[in-house]
Amino acid sequence: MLRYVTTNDGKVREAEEYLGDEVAALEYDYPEIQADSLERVAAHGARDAYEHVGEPVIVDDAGLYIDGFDGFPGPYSAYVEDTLGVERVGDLAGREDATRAKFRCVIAYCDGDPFEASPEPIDTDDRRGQDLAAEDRASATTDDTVTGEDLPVKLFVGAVPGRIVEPRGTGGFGYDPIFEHSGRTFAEMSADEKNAVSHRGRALGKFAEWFVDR
Ligand SMILES: O=c1[nH]c(=O)c2ncn([C@@H]3O[C@H](COP(=O)(O)OP(=O)(O)OP(=O)(O)O)[C@@H](O)[C@H]3O)c2[nH]1
Repeated sequence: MLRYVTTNDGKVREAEEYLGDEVAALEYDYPEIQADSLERVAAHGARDAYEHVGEPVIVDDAGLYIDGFDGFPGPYSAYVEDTLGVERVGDLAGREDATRAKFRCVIAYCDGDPFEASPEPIDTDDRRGQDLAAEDRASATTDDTVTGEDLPVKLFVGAVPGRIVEPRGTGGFGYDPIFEHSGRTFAEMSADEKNAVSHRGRALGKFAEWFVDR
């Protein structure tokens, strides 16, 4: 059984809408390394989770990138949500007229088996199932190697552009009330509607396509 490893119920609801019975949520708080890319955090988490669970896993690392703040909070989105809070991030962005933003999501899959190397070029905004092992090894720090750099990980990236607005809506989670896409905030959308356009929906879509064909 494929395990979606997370401590975030909001992510689980969206993944269940998308993947249905293919996946079972597993609450395990894998160690999140301090890194400036979601790819590195997700890959490290997937390796650790696979070693912990012993079954194929996906982990999902996501973040909000505000263009006018050079991508802040990015990989630190959860920390900033817990410290500053979503409304203050929204206030800051509004006050400084830094409202253009995007969400990014990286799904990392690990089942302990090696993958065929992908012939597709790496595009940092839209990597499709790249085998991270070589790249990761090249830039590995000591911390990156703790859970075994040899376990290959596949990455699936999704991104969605939007605008930071005053909070609206009660659905979703995290920054959803302040993230507007096509006239509605993510918190004003159902899980289905959000999945159809969201960073997570796009990443899950790429993963699902690869997973059924592999
Ligand atoms: O409004 C949002 N809509 C989204 O679709 C979304 N996806 C992620 N986030 C936020 O970005 C951080 C992720 O942190 P994150 O990937 O480390 O996850 P997490 O710590 O919540 O759970 P886990 O999966 O690591 O256990 C957290 O602040 C989330 O609230 C979102 N906010």
